[in-house]
Amino acid sequence: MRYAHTVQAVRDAEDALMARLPEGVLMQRAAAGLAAVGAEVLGRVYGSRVVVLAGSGSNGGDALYAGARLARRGAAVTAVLLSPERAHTAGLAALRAAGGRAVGTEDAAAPIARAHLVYDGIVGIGGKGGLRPQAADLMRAVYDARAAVVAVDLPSGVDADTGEVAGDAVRADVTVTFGTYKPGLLIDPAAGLAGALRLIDIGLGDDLGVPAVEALQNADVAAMLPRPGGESDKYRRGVVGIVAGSDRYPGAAVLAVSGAIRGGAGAVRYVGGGGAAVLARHPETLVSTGSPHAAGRVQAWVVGPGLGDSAAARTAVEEVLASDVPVLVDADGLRLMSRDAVLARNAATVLTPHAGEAAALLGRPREAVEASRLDAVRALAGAYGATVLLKGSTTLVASPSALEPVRVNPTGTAWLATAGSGDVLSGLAGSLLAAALPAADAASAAAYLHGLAARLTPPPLTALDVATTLPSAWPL
Ligand SMILES: NC(=O)C1=CN([C@@H]2O[C@H](COP(=O)(O)OP(=O)(O)OC[C@H]3O[C@@H](n4cnc5c(N)ncnc54)[C@H](OP(=O)(O)O)[C@@H]3O)[C@@H](O)[C@H]2O)[C@@H](O)CC1
Ligand SMILES: [K+]
Repeated sequence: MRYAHTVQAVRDAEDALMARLPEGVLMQRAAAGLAAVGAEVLGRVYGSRVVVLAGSGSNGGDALYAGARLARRGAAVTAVLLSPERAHTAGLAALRAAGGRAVGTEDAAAPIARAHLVYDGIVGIGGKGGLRPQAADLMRAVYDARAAVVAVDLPSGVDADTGEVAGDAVRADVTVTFGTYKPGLLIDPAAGLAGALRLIDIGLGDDLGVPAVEALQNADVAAMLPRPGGESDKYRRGVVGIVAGSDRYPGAAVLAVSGAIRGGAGAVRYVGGGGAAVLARHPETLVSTGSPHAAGRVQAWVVGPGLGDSAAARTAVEEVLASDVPVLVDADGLRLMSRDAVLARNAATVLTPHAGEAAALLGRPREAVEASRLDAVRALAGAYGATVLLKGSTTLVASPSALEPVRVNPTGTAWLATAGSGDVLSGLAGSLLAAALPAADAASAAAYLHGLAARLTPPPLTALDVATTLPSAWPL
């Protein structure tokens, strides 16, 4: 698992650790990591030209010390001080002692134009709001110069705790972050500005509390997924029921079933008007029409993709929500469900909106959801007492309890923004629910496998390609 902690958690851990260590040790650990990554990006340090953009806080201090380390190895290092009278005194002295020089912003154009590498040490976890105009101007000059940008701890101007970006922010090629990831490095829009992430261990480990955000890695997913044993039969492996598609949208039925069949459940029941299309593609499906209740035993339901908004569709959503097994509600189901029905449930509920659907449920504009994804997913999970998977550029999964870390999916790809891919995801997640995974595990493992399958599929991909590739994404 990769963990991200809030600024407050980092500050608390730092205080606890600093009380046990001599002054300046943490900053030297940070600077050493920063210099090592800078050297890697440069390839050859000796003879290279490096610019350090240094704000007045410790973020600038880290960058100045890293610049000093590269200057000692033969780089020509120029620090651009955003507030010369408030620059980090010891860092600046170290840079000068190593042969580097410092200028004010009025003299920044020439060194920036010739730089191979620029450290963004403008602001780190102490930042508020977007870049100030002076810093934003400097960054425009950096992009024109095409130097590689290494952000110190965070791309300056992004919100460390939320991933929100209010105004201008640095666009980095690499971000070197210290002690732990910050939520903003993993969640869009900020994550999209961070480039490649490098975590430098500065020893905060044991002092960091519960993470705010976490991202599954391959071994986590492998440990969660169901594996049939000698005693398995289809009911022990889990039967998932899919209420999706209609005479008008049989494709959604096929896609949801395709995802479900590759999710490890022992069997898939399909209920609805798309049965003929489903059987043509997946003859192993148990197909029926009429009431979900009459379809036979299931261990989890998926309801909603391509359901339309007929009275029968509404009744089907109500029936499924009234059941005592886990239920995943997607697409049309999200419009047809009542909040009270979700709140009244005893078994787990998983809602899988994209930003537009989340916006409708929350009564916010879509852009507000996209700009504040972490807040939106937490608010929905709280309001519905449900596990919520918010799809998008960084898919998030929040549990109903605000104490649980929000999971961010690391495997997404923009190619997944294609018709029907959400139907495959719902089927897959439903299948994992039927196999008795806890709701947050089912949702986040499904997002992980779905994203990985999309990455393994040659583009341009279709939703059905993703379903077909799922077995290759399944960890061994
Ligand atoms: N925690 C740890 O374990 C360790 C932390 N370490 C490092 O310390 C960093 C935190 O340092 P920090 O607390 O000094 O704050 P920091 O990010 O430099 O910002 C404060 C300055 O920014 C300014 N400023 C604010 N907003 C701005 C904006 N929008 N645009 C422009 N400027 C803005 C603000 O100016 P003011 O408002 O005062 O005018 C103030 O001067 C952390 O990210 C990491 O790099 C490492 O050394 C290793 C151990
Ligand atoms: K920074």
